[in-house]
Amino acid sequence: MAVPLRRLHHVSLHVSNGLKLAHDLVSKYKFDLFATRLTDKSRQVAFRKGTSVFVVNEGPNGGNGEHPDHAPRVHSEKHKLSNPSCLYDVHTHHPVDSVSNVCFEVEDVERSFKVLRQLGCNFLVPPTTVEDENGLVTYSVVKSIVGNVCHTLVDKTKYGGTFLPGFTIAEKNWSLEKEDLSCPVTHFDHITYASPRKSSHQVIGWYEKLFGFQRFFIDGDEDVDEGFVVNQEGVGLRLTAMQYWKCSKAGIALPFPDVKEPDCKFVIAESLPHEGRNQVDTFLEQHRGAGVQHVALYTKDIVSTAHAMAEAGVQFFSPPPAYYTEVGKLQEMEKAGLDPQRLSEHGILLDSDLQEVPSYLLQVFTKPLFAEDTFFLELIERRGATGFGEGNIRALWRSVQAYMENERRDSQGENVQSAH
Ligand SMILES: O=C(O)C(=O)Cc1ccc(O)cc1
Ligand SMILES: [Fe+2]
Repeated sequence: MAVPLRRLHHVSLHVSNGLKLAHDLVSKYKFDLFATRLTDKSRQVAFRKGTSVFVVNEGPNGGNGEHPDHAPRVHSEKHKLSNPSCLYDVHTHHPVDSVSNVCFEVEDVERSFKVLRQLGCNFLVPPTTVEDENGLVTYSVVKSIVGNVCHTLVDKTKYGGTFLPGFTIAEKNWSLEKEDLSCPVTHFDHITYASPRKSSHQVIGWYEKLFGFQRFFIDGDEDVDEGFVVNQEGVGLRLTAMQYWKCSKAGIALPFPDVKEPDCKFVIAESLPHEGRNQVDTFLEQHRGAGVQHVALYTKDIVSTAHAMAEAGVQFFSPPPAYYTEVGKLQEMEKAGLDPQRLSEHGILLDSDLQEVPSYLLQVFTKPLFAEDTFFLELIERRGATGFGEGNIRALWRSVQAYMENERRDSQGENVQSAH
């Protein structure tokens, strides 16, 4: 039996310059800094927007900070020594900035540990209990089969605090906080892994076996073995997707036992053998291996969110301007009640499924957040659409190819403007 996940708790990043990322998350991406854990040698800072939470861990080696006196009590039953410099996580000593941990809430960490170990799972931290005045949590950390990705499993059922023991909550009355209407991001919609060729089945198998994920088809015509293949017009991409359902008690889904609510979806992206560079191969090269390529933030209003973020300095990928004037596209936009001008301003892509009840998928992708061409964010608004849009994927891929080609020309002095 697999271990059921209650829900996604947070996503953590390990970066060498935490201040820069903190600044960007707050001022550009409109996240709120709400909890911090500072020791003399390490810094862990949590940011949130709706229910989506990022934890930024700073330091190339994460620091090996001594445990200061005011720190929470950490007990590990299996190992006397714990590593409090990076609580609820591990340092994988990855050579570049990376999104390396997707933390899930589970019902019972001890039991999960036993089950997962029997299934052959590799644990980096055994069940460990941390407590403060608001109660206790137990967590452990498993190594995923994907690159440097780890999963912290945390049981918060005996904890009444705002985040996690050891973190200090920022002084702000959160209950009085008004919803930011210009940027209504509510949750993580999906997480996309960049993975080497022919690895997707193994990845899906691993998540099915250990956590009860289920494959779902991105497209009606998708082949079980091949996945969803986009292989035309210079695009060479293979996608497979999987999901799990939010659970309350072990195995029982919320809000009613017979109504399952899927949580954050996972997409695995492979490149197809193809001439020239592409987004997935570039990621694998610059990230030095597989990992989290992007995280999609669900928004109730993508136009307004992209606008607010762009005003604050976020750069988005834009498809070629012709995308917005193609006859079919224009009609689609009008049918959906969208203003092509507003969409084109920020490079927002639209995919429509014009069934009896039409559904629409709107997406836009940011430029990479770190120094390398690796991790980026996506904004996604779903109007009835549950999957991913082939048209959007093609348009995105082409705009990224154009960007990479332009960067290459810049670096080689081939662009006219860079000759001066
Ligand atoms: O469409 C989406 O949001 C995806 O997540 C699919 C995807 C995956 C990898 C890419 O490089 C581009 C698109
Ligand atoms: Fe995506």
